[in-house]
Amino acid sequence: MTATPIDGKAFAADLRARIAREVVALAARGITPGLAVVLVGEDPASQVYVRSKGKQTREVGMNSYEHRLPAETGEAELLDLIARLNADPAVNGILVQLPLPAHMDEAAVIGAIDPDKDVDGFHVLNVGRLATGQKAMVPCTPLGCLMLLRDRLGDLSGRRAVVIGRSNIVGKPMAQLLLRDSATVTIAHSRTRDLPQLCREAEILIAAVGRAHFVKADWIRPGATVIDVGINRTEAGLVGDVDHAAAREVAGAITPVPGGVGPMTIACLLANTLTATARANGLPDPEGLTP
Ligand SMILES: NC(=O)C1=CN([C@@H]2O[C@H](COP(=O)(O)OP(=O)(O)OC[C@H]3O[C@@H](n4cnc5c(N)ncnc54)[C@H](OP(=O)(O)O)[C@@H]3O)[C@@H](O)[C@H]2O)C=CC1
Ligand SMILES: Nc1nc(=O)c2c([nH]1)NC[C@@H]1CN(c3ccc(C(=O)N[C@@H](CCC(=O)O)C(=O)O)cc3)C=[N+]21
Repeated sequence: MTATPIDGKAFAADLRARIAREVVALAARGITPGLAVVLVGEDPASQVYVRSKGKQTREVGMNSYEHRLPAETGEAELLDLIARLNADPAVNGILVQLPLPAHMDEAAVIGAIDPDKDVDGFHVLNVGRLATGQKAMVPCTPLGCLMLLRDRLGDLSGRRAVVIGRSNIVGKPMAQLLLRDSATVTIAHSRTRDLPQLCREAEILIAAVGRAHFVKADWIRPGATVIDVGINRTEAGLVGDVDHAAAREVAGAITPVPGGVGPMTIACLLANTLTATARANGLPDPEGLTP
C-alpha cells in the first residue's frame, strides 16, 4: 500500500488564508502586524528564504521589514539593531536568520531579542516556557509538524514518537510539543545505538538530521506517519532526510520534500507574528494557531 502524501504546501496555503482574514479583522482596530527579518551575510539559501518570507508576509497583509547587513558586521551593531526593533511599536515579530557568521555569539544575539517578539521561539525564556507548559512563542518548524500530525492523527496521546535530531531549533522543541500532547517520545541522535530498530517502534517518526536519504524504508513501521524535516540540496535537486520513494511503500502517511514541512515553517512564522501582535494589544490568542 502506498502512503498518503501529507500536503504541507496546501495546508500552509490554508493557514495563510486564515491568517489573512485575522489581519483584516485587526485592521478594523487600526492594527497592522509587522515582522522584521534580519539577514547577516550573503548565504544564497538564506537569501532565498528571506525573500520568500518577505513576500508571504506582505501577501497576508502584514508589514515586512527586511534588514540586510554585510557578513563583516560587528556583533555590537547587530545588537544595536535588535534594540531598535525591540523598541519599535510597529514591529511585532523579530527573526534573525541563522546561522550567523562565525564571529558572532548566537546565544547572545537571540538573548537580546524581546521574548514577546521572538517569533522563532529560540529565546531561553520561550524555551523554558514551552518546557514548563506556559504560554510561549513556539518554534515554527516543530509547530508546523505538530499541526500536520494532529490533522492526520487527531489525538496524539499515548502514541509512540521517535524524533531523530536534538537541535535547539527542530529536534528538542519537536519533542517538547509531542510530550505536551502526551505522546511517548524518544529523542535519537548521532550516539543512539541501533537507530533502525528504535525507529521501527515509532508510530510517529520525525527526521531532522540534515542527511539526504538517511532514513531507510526498512526502518519504518508499516503504517507509520513520517514527517521529513530535512532540506538537502543534491545534484538530483532538493531532497529530505528520508528515502522517500521507498519509504512511501511502507509508511501510512509521509510528507514530501519540497512541499511538506518547509512551507509550514513560513506559515507558522506568520502565525506566530499574528499571535505576538494579538498579545501585544491585549487581545486573546487567535484560534488554532498556538499549541
Ligand atoms: N523544513 C524546514 O522548515 C527546516 C528544515 N531544516 C532542515 O532540517 C535538518 C535538521 O536541521 P537542524 O536540526 O538545524 O540540524 P543540526 O545539524 O543542528 O542537527 C542535526 C541532528 O541530527 C543528528 N544526527 C546527525 N547524524 C546522525 C546520525 N548518523 N544518526 C542519528 N542522528 C544524527 C545530530 O546528532 P548530534 O546532536 O549527536 O550531533 C543532530 O542532533 C536539516 O536538513 C535542515 O536543513 C531545518 C530547519 C527548518
Ligand atoms: N532564525 C531562523 N529561523 C528559521 O526558521 C530558519 C533559519 N533561521 N535558518 C534556516 C532554516 C531553514 N528554514 C526553512 C524555511 C522554509 C523552507 C521552505 O520553504 N522550503 C521549501 C522549498 C524551498 C526551496 O526550494 O529551497 C519546501 O520545502 O517546499 C525551508 C527551510 C527556516 N530556517
